[in-house]
Amino acid sequence: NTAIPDSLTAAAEEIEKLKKTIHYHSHRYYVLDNPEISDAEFDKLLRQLIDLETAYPSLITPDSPSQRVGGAPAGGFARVAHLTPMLSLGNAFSAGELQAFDARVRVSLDGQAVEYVVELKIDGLAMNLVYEHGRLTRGATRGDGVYGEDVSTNIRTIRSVPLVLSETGGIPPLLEVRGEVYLPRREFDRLNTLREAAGEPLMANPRNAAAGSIRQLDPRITAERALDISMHGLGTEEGLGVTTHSAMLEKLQALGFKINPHYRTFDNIDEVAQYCESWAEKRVDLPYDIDGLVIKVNSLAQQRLLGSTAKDPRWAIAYKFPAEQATTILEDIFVR
Ligand SMILES: NC(=O)c1cnc(OC2CCCC2)nc1N
Repeated sequence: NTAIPDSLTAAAEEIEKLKKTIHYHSHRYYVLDNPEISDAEFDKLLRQLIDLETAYPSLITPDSPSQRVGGAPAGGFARVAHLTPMLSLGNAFSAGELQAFDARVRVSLDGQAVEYVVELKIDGLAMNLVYEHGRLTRGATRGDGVYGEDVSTNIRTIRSVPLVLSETGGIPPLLEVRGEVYLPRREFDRLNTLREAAGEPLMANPRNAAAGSIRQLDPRITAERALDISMHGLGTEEGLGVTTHSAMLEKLQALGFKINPHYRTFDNIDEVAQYCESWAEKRVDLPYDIDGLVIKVNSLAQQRLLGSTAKDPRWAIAYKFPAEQATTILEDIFVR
């Protein structure tokens, strides 16, 4: 029973205030995992917003929190060109291969000092988001790296995707930013339990489940899946003003994005290798799957100097854990 103002301007004011408040609390809950208000209070705010927008539909905007729950099913996904193509990653399977990567980097940089940033390699699907003047205007899958599928309506249902960037970050006019969409394992198990009860085929693994959820034509189905996202890279940007990858992660966090907290910087490859190895066992305690770690030259200037081959950057490499081959194959056979 929301009080509906009788003038459009009064309603617009109310709606703007509610949107700002709801974006703030949504960020606290889904990105910082540190809510200030109860779920009931949050739902009440969202209900008020939806009541006002229902009374004044002309005031509904794509970045309204009410758009999180997904609209009518899409007919298909448009093909879109990424502003900057998305690269893939070469792999290293041992400390020795990391040393070889390090040697190549240092030769190409003529012996300059090099710092690496190491991130967990979340096992999900790559996603490309575009923000114009701080508003989310597009979400696209990686596709072939040059063209992807426009899955914007589904992306808006992911609560940890900010629809509007926060002022504290100093908003760049244009920001293309990449991350990994993933399904936390507890949610994956919950969904498979429901499927089992309904006699439907089970999903093979969280990565496939995340990809399937993002490619749903009906965003209301995507909205029912507790997908999450963690940001890890840049495409085209104007005015972000950072010179290292680690500073970029901090800036994205200030803008309201979710960043995986387990990234570290090292100035030598031996400590990088130790850190990677330490996660081979530790990863079982994570609430999501990782299939390795990603090592990146921290300096953006050095990244530019090193450049890329046709598809892989020379400034980054994935350190992959040996796949649990047996279980992976058996798991696929049994759940197919
Ligand atoms: N799955 C991940 O968590 C992840 C994937 N990729 C990258 O960076 C690549 C992207 C293109 C060059 C470096 N970082 C990550 N954290």
